[in-house]
Amino acid sequence: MPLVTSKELFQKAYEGKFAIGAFNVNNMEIIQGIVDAAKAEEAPLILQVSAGARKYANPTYLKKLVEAAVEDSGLPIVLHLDHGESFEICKQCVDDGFTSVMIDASHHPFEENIAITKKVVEYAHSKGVVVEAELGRLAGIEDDVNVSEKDAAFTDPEQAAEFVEKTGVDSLAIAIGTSHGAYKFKGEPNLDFERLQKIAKLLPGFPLVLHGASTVLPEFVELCNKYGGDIPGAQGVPEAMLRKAASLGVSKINIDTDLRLAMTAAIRKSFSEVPNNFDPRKYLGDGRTAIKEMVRHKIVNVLGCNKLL
Ligand SMILES: O=C(CO)COP(=O)(O)O
Ligand SMILES: O=C[C@H](O)COP(=O)(O)O
Ligand SMILES: [Zn+2]
Ligand SMILES: [Zn+2]
Repeated sequence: MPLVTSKELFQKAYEGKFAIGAFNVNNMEIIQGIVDAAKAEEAPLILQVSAGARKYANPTYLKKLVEAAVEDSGLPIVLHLDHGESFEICKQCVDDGFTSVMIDASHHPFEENIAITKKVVEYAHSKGVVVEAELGRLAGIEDDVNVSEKDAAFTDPEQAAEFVEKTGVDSLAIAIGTSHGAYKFKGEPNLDFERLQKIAKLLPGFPLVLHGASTVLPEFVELCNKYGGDIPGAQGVPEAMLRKAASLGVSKINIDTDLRLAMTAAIRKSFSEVPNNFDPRKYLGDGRTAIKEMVRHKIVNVLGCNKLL
């Protein structure tokens, strides 16, 4: 099966009140771990590539690795550009065979975000590629943030509806309190579900996207720290909140940090337990297995997109 777009996957996810996992990929072991998990759980996949990943691995290598995953696994896989920051990088990826691109012009004023997104949508759609955009600011939100600051940063529901109508975009990343990385909340985790419900009500049937959706599972932070790491006070989005978001119209859930933590914990453990090993296949293999187990866990217990094939 060739690469697919997310159109039908999102429709199924929306109707079934579950979400499709979008996992960030940077090298062969990460791709293999994710794909092995999806195969075991019969789940469709979104493999997403950031600008940083393209810089690290080289765009050609990453593309070929994903092609190998598609050929070897036979799974429906979407190849998605994560946080494309300009029309040019989105165009490059469309021309390069990606089936989905994200234009993240959320740091521009509203009207400019609309204009840039619309330009990407027109080009991508003419080539059969779908587009995700972003509205609102995802930066870490402190607990003591006041209401007007929160209103300025979080996605405005009316604007979201206007944005989708004016751009023709296929999915929209919203800001409701999540943020990237391992330090998402200072105190109790808290997402603005009321806002999510308002957005979903104004955009019935339309797939929303949650970035910064890693849970930062304490056992993996503890494992990292036990084997020489130093990651104090890390905290993510509780799994119950992610399931709730999926039931309210979030059809794509982005996960990177949890993969990083799982792989790092496994490699640290391997170094510590087998100090005389210097064969990278041993510790990278352990890292790959850890990614596989993490993704299986996400698919079955958080996303609910297993047994779909
Ligand atoms: O949103 C993400 C990638 O776009 C990843 O979020 P996390 O840092 O929570 O894994
Ligand atoms: O959105 C952020 C993703 O986790 C990708 O991170 P990166 O830019 O370090 O590759
Ligand atoms: Zn953004
Ligand atoms: Zn993101």
